[in-house]
Amino acid sequence: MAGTGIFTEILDGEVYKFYADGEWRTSSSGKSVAIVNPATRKTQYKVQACTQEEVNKVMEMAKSAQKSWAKTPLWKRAELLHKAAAILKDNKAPIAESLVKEIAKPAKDSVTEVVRSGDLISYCAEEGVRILGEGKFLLSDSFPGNERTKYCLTSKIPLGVVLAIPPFNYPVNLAVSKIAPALIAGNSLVLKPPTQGAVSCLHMVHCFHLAGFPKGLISCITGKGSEIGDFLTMHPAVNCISFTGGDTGISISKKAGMIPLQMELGGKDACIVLEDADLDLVASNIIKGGFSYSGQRCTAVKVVLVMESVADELVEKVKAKVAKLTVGPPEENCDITAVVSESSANFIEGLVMDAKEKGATFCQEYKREGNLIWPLLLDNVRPDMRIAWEEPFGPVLPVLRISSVEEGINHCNASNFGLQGCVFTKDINKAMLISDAMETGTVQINSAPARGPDHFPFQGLKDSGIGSQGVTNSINLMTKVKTTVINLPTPSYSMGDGFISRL
Ligand SMILES: NC(=O)c1ccc[n+]([C@@H]2O[C@H](COP(=O)([O-])OP(=O)(O)OC[C@H]3O[C@@H](n4cnc5c(N)ncnc54)[C@H](O)[C@@H]3O)[C@@H](O)[C@H]2O)c1
Repeated sequence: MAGTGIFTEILDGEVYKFYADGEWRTSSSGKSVAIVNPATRKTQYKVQACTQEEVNKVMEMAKSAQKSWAKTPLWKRAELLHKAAAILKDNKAPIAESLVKEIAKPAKDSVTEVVRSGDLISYCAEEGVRILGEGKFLLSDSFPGNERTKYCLTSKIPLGVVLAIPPFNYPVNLAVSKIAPALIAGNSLVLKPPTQGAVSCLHMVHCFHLAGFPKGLISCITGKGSEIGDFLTMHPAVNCISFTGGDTGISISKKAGMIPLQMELGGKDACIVLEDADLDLVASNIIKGGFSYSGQRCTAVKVVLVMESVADELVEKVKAKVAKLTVGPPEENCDITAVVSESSANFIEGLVMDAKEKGATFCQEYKREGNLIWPLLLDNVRPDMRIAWEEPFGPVLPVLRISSVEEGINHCNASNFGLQGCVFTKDINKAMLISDAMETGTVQINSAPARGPDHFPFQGLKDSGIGSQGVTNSINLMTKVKTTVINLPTPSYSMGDGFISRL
């Protein structure tokens, strides 16, 4: 049960505490933020509404803890991360339970998220000891005009304080994908969890606490993004921001100072289907890609661009599979569960109604109860409909029929997003050319878009992001290169003759 057993100390009455200076604390604001269960629409949990003063203190502690952490041997940092990963996995049940209650993620997927997060932490620890344990050695005589009089040694040093802001849809996984690389690289970490997902994050942070990380190295500040968000992201103590979410990331990047930014933002992932595609494979990938976690995934298939000649057959196959999706409570592992909030459900409904007015074909009847929206496939969607371009973040999927591959690529490239895309064809040569032509960070051939496995590079072009994620890329992004140059009085060529006479 959330907030019980080893997690008792993170709860103060009915309000979860925030984490600072190695302790669980109650905010001096005396205020809390309610977390509404998307399925019941009732308050499920409460978290502290931290103040700007508390943010200042956390930043001070993070700065000073980082100094000694950077001097902690790499293998010890890795050891602590492995420990945290093990504690997290051992306690997957209460953490998964909070995911179910806070973000209505189906129970089995919630467990998967926690286990995957533990694996990510361990992988990061292993990768970190390797890539941070080696540097470069450069010789000056490879550049024209130079003798071999300079030896350049490069290594990677931490940035300082990393601010991590994950979104609601994978609050644990997308928090540890920032925390683990930051820590292994010798940084300290301040986490600002999303409101929906905050309690899951607090449980996860407690696993790091129990692993024995030094005081002040990790903090978790809760509160309204709109109240402490700007204060955090513009804080002078922050040396790097790793953010995953929607358009908020664009405004953060405009306000943040001269610091490295890792921004993983929205997407409108296109699924281009050619005439020769295996339509059964496409249909099952459209279901998995478009409707898993009710479409609330950055890499969900968000528009299908299918060649007219195979469109009828594909739509029929997808319709048959949509009919089999179960709809209901996350506790019962239903495929389709309530979307995260009422405003999100209203937004989705707005896109659906716009498509209806403009003549899209509804493959199912549109149905909504509270935040629960039944899965909906919209055929014959045209470019003048909002849903052709906007990210619904819900279980509704538009199908645009195309008469040429170029039309599909043009639609994909006209989007302001460029996260992922996918192409289905048996012709690998065509697939490669289409992949090259698509302006997205990743193209999947014959499979739905996906973020994992977590060590693969993951990045968005255009409004979908800055920088690249994935274990190795995140570690590198959270470090700086430092060089030391040894200057020799005379050129030194190894294995050269007469070195004694040059001494
Ligand atoms: N590209 C990716 O890797 C990826 C992965 C998952 C989700 N997403 C995107 O995330 C979006 C859905 O998530 P969301 O609704 O949680 O996004 P969001 O942008 O509303 O919120 C993201 C985070 O920002 C915080 N926040 C809000 N205002 C802030 C401010 N002024 N300053 C600092 N932080 C602030 C929120 O509390 C939350 O923690 C979708 O657009 C989805 O595509 C992208």
